[in-house]
Amino acid sequence: MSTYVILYIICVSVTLWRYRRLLSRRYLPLPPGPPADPIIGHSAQFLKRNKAITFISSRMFTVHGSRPVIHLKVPGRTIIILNTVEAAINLLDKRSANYSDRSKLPLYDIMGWNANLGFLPYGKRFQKHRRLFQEYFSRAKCNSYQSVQLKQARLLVKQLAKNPECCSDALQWFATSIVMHIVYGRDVISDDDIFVKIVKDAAEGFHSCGSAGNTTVDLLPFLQYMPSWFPGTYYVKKAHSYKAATKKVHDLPYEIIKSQLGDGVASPSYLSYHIERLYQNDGLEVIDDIKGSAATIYTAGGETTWSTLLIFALAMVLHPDCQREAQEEMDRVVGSGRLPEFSDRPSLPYVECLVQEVHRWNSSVPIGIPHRSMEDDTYNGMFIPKGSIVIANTRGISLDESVYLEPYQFYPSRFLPKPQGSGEPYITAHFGFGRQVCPGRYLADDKVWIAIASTLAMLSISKAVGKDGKEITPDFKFNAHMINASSGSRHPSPFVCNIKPRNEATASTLMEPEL
Ligand code: HEM
Repeated sequence: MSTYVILYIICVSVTLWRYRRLLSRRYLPLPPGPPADPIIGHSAQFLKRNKAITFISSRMFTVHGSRPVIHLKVPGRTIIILNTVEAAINLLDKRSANYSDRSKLPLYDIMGWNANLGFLPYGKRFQKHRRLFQEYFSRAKCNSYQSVQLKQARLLVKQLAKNPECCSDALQWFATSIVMHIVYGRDVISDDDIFVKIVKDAAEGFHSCGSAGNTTVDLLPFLQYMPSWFPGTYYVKKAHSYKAATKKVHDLPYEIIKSQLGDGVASPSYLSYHIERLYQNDGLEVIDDIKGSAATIYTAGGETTWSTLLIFALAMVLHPDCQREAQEEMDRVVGSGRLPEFSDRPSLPYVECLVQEVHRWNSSVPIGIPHRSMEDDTYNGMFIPKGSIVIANTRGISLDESVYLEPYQFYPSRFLPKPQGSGEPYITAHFGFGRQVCPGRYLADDKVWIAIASTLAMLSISKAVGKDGKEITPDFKFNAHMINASSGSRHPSPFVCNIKPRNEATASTLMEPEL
């Protein structure tokens, strides 16, 4: 054999040896998936907001319920859906180094949301934003925000009692007022407050620029550079129209609070805390990052809290027996002379189960925010290509029949230890996974708990009665708002109910001015 042939064989062998892992990966199959159109894949399901969420969260789970991991195709991308908590933990938590990226969203960049943590690709800037959040929303720090939440929860029950048929506005007000206080140090008394107005105007862009991650511009990014008459540029134009509102929500609060700090009159807040550190550390943090992360909090934390509380109200209308049981516990533990405090929480196990069941029964963020894989990977003999969109199917996970008996039922006792309950585990997926787990989860957990506990203590929520004298059972429908590629928060469609003080004692407590 000539030397050339020997050299040739050595080179080929070395190359094959070096690429053996890659080759073997590439020959592994993708996770299974439902039948797809040969050209557009599953795109039809993704172009409409509600459709995408329903498709992924429920239909996909029941059709492929026995499959922990499945895949969907839309042109140019692979979508991996994780249907069990085990698969989500194994990939998003344990291999977080590979699954902590996000997809690029050109429309959000155009609007000016490029310093929003929820949309940041993995890297130094992402880590910096995580630090900004973690410093201010650690478990220990969140304890110091409990007094304002307690105060707002007491105002909430008063507001709910004043609007016996519709709880939505009062719940939204509760969620917004806490964000305003914590982020901007502002005690807002009406929707006319300039800060409330600018955050709402900017957040409107999230709901008006199509199904994020799945518009024509996401599929064909060059469209963002085309003139407005060019076909397929509708959402580009829309996104441009929100630029001014987004800029305002970044700049105005920063300028106002910076000047208040200068005058020595700023209240403690997320923004003032980070602006002060900026001076102390001689510009260590970049101003745009501070502005961006503060602006993110309303969009990430306001609507999710409001939706969760609306889901609670709907559950109470539909399940008076659970409401009664929680109220009996409340009366036993807290009594009738006062409202619940955070320190009562460990002594109220059924109320805790009810709160956890609200998250499990209908999560307000049913498919989380999609992650993105940074390298090719394999899992249980399946291939997950680099650049896949990876979705933890929170709703699917919460309906997993191998974990939750009769998962569609609202049944708080499922979490109680046997024999009172079924000893099922709390859901944890509703706050996401890995390095992108919700950084506001301790705050969210506190405010949802205190709002629910205070409402249960003071009020009863039941079906409204129509003009014909018959009870009105709310439709079980949900509306969705997209947050990020195929993901979003959702909330029950408007429904009427009947809210009233539980008894004479609570009615007179509600009249007390210092409540
Ligand atoms: C009931 C209320 C809430 C729910 C159900 C919720 C749920 C979630 C979920 C599922 C994610 C995606 C996690 C992942 O990608 O794996 C997320 C991300 C996020 N949440 Fe929350 N959240 C809530 C409240 C809040 C609050 C109050 C704040 C602000 C203080 C907040 C700030 C954020 C931010 C900034 C992100 C993006 C994190 C990142 O990409 O690294 N959330 N949330």
